[in-house]
Amino acid sequence: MSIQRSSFNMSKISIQHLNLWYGEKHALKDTNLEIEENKITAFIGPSGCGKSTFLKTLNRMQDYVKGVRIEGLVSLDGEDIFGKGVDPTLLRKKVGMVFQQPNPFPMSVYDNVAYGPRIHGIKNKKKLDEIVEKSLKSAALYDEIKDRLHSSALGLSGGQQQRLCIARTLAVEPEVILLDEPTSALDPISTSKIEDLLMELKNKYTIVIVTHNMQQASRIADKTAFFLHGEIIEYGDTEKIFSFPEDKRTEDYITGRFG
Ligand SMILES: Nc1ncnc2c1ncn2[C@@H]1O[C@H](COP(=O)(O)OP(=O)(O)OP(=O)(O)O)[C@@H](O)[C@H]1O
Repeated sequence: MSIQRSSFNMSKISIQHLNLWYGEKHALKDTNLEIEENKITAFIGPSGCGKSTFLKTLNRMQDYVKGVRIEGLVSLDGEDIFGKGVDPTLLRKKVGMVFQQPNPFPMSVYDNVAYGPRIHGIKNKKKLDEIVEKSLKSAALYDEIKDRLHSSALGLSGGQQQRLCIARTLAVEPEVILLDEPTSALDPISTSKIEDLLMELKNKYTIVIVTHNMQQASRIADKTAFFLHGEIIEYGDTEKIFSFPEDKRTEDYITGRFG
């Protein structure tokens, strides 16, 4: 594996010849991508083109879907995520995920954030207090809700709930954060807060975001991949993809001619 490792130097996650089938449906077709560390990578493309499927493969969420068949290589820091010795739970600790709809657990704000660390064996109250405070601060939520730590998370606004979900992800100290349309259910102010937060978090984490919002991709992403019919048509610096796309299909999509 040493030869492969050296070629992965620049990327946090390397995807090579990844194919995925849902039963007979060929949803990802020989996709290749190098996801760079401490950058925001956006996946764009019309509905049903495979963005979420690709994203979920990166932390083996597809393990839960019946009838899925995967071929190809996905490696995190040079290690095959489908390798024999890999524990999917530990993989998901390293590669956390935030979904489209904020999905806090029906429990207090505190317990939501402490949930992951507790599962991973942290019982000490002082240590948990520290983790909860640090995670909420990192998710730019602490000041707004520090007096409501023991109230139900379901009482927070949608935007606050989504930042809580980000805090919950941060609490287990991931290296990569995957976000599947994290702002599509939010108002513009909450959206802008999450975007600012992601720009801040990329200094410590590698971030991958699926978005239907072109402005959002161009505002926050360093790199953009354009998906179409299960293929990655074009990938590169966001500025270049939006200003000088090389493929006519990318150009048609970003200029709103289809999709
Ligand atoms: N669990 C599943 N079983 C069967 N087919 C699926 C499953 N999940 C997704 N698909 C199909 O795979 C293709 C890719 O879906 P996917 O959700 O990855 O697209 P997407 O680009 O994320 O779409 P959207 O932007 O609408 O969320 C679609 O044709 C979809 O119907």
